Amino acid sequence: MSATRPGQGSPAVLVLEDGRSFRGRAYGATGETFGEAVFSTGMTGYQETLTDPSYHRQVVVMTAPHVGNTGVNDEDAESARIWVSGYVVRDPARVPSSWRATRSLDEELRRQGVVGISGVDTRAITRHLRERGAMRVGIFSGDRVADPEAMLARVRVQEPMAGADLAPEVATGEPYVVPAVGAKRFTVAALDLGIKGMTPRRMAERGIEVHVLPGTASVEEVYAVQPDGVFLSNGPGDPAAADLTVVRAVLERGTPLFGICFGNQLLGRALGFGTYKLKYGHRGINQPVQDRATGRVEVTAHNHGFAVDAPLDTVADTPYGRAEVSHVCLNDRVVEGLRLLDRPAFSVQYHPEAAAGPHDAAYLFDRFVRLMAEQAEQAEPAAQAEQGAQRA
Ligand SMILES: NC(=O)CC[C@H](N)C(=O)O
Repeated sequence: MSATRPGQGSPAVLVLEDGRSFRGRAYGATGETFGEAVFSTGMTGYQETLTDPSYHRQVVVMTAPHVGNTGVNDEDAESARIWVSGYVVRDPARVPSSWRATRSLDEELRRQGVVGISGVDTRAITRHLRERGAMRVGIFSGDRVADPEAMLARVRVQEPMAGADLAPEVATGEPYVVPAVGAKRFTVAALDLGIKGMTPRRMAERGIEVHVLPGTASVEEVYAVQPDGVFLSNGPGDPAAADLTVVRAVLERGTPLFGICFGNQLLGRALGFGTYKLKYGHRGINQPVQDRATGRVEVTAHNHGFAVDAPLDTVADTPYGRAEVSHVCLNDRVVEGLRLLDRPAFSVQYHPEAAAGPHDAAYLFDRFVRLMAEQAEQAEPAAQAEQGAQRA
């Protein structure tokens, strides 16, 4: 049992970079932490949020008022650790209740040294961020609580999110393989820029053997696994800071390509579109996105602070042929997907793997499989013709 019950911790202060501050109680570890203040509207799935590497260097404010009800279990983590740099909740659960829980959220945050704050008006913080935009923040508790000016000064010297190259800080150092479930149909090289655990699983259950490679892998390392397709994962930081060599090489060769979130931004940049920072981003599991080809609306999981700047209503000419915006967010018309018309490549800004979130967009993994199948069909007659020519 914990020494202090959640909500009973020592005094804590949350200080935003524009000087607004909120007083509450220490939650999770006691100390100080910094990051970009963002809010998530997911009512469930906090364990997946906490362990999503895309949240590296972000302090996440939960708009759901009551957090921790189902504790923490050994199955729902999306990576081996918590990545958020700080956690802000209004009313932490005092007694977690789920047959799957093995510990409380408060204990888990402390075990992993994640500084949080509770007992603050998370609606007021969210409204402030919506009006003023995402900004740097600090949480101070225990002996780190100081006079307001000193705390604010500490917040204002932190690195901003714009320009941050963070994928190398979260990605795997060593390649690993997630085997296909059942008969293997395809091999995919997945660049880990901060990949969530569910993503290779969604591919594996479709007969894909997934070779997860460090995000810094070279073109040679990617092609050494003889991939039928290349996957670009989600990940933290500013896409403008990321290297595009592999993405360009894959487009050049015409290997089927699928990207998610950070991967969508990298595809966009490789096509020559810009990326920009949204005022406060999309984070939650209830965002309406329209597939413009079918008109169908999906309710989807999001976690992005940047977006691609591509024309919504015209087909664009890019160095890799024609490209169009395939999906759009119905809340704010932000670009949520890209598709190339002359090459087998597409991407989405949101999370078809869900975890947490609805499964409306799972069809995108099937689309990737179809692209690889079509490519293999096209390659086959060509290979047979070549063999025939060699025999003659
Ligand atoms: N989940 C992601 O891949 C996030 C991508 C990028 N870091 C952003 O904030 O927009």
